Amino acid sequence: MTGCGMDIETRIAGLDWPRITAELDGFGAAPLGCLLSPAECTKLAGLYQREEGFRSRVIMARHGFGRGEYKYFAALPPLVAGLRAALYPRLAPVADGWNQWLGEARRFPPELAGFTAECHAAGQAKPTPLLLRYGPGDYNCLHQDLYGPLVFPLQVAILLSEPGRDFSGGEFVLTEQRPRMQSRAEVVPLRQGEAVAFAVHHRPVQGSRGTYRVMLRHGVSRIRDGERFTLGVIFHDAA
Ligand SMILES: O=C(O)CCC(=O)C(=O)O
Ligand SMILES: [Fe+2]
Repeated sequence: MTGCGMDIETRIAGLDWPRITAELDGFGAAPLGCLLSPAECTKLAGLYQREEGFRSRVIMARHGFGRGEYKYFAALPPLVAGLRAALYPRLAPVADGWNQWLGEARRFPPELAGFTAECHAAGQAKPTPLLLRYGPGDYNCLHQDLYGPLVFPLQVAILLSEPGRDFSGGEFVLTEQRPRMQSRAEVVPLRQGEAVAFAVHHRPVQGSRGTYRVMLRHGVSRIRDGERFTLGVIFHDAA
């Protein structure tokens, strides 16, 4: 059990990082467990209806992204900033490990502040964490959250609504496109407050003739009923 009552650092320190790391290395995605209490989820989802606090709003159907909408935070609420800062140092070693397997020299700063400074210096200065809202019939097409040349290769999504009670359908889906092979799909079941970490764009796979890249995309299947909110935590900022 991970407690949802403790401060964010303690909650994240209490997650099963050896298991999470092994699942990320093996599959490119891993459920993290519970990160937010029901009250915190309700409070975050409740921000969605407010006019202030966001830098932009995207109606997904207008861009062919699916159906539903999302808003990017302007300044991050302390809870979101705390999650982003506490998750990053746990995921940076995984990202470094992937680069090592791929023979890439790039290593990530150990703390988020260092990586954010790199993003800003490269002209990527807009915060990317977002709230998503889906109603009946809505869905999120398979996509990759890239916002410029600087990419942190892992991201986290937290489900803010309770399946079965608040909505039905609306599963978190990942697909993996392997070179010259058919694609593989994976569904990550989540309850309210639970998080999933996953690859933003690709991950290394060890083959018999060396390491190769598989492309990952994520999305959400059609919401059948009710309303579903998500908090998305992306670590690179946007151009
Ligand atoms: O609503 C979801 O579960 C997926 C959200 C998403 O695409 C993201 O967090 O990047
Ligand atoms: Fe996304």
